[in-house]
Amino acid sequence: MSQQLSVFSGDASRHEVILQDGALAYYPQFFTGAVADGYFRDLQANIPWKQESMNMYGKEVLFPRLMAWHGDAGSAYAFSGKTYVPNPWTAALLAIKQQIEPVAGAAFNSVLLNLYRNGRDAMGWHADDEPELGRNPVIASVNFGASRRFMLRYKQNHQLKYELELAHGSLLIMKGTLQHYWQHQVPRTAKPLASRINLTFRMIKH
Ligand SMILES: O=C(O)CCC(=O)C(=O)O
Ligand SMILES: [Fe+2]
Repeated sequence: MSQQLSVFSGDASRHEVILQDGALAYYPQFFTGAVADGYFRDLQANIPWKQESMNMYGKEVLFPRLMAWHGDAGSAYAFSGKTYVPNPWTAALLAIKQQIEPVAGAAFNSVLLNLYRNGRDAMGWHADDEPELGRNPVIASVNFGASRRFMLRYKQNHQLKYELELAHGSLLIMKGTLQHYWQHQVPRTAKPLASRINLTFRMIKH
């Protein structure tokens, strides 16, 4: 641990983390509790959640979570060997996008949604480094529901790590060269956890 610098702004509303070869900005309470509760309920009810599968060594393997993909028509996304055509924006997704874009300093044309039904649902180590995201993408991650551990490790030295707990109503901005040099995961846990919804807003380039 050690080779990173964390800088809190005076009011602790923004936590900047400067990592070796990458950067994060964390806003623990970007949305107030009541607003976040409303978005959680809205997304849980109105998103067409599906358990997708991926082909692994010739076998179809279910992802351990539910997923959905929304965005501008034309922002199709190739991911784990499949192409996902986006569902249209919902009112809630557009409202969230409009609030985070000025803070992220970036525009987004799509969002990947993940619903972790309980502690057994998870996402393994990966980087969001698909070519259509371009070089040094800004990715804005919004969190509703149960807090989960978000772990990062340096690709070339797994001893170099960073971890934070993504809370209800929080916003995490991943930027700079982070996706090139670091991987991240949301590990499964035996703890009995309630469900959690994560949204990662992205700009798909063509
Ligand atoms: O659920 C999270 O916090 C991480 C989601 C993620 O890494 C992704 O969608 O690529
Ligand atoms: Fe990711």
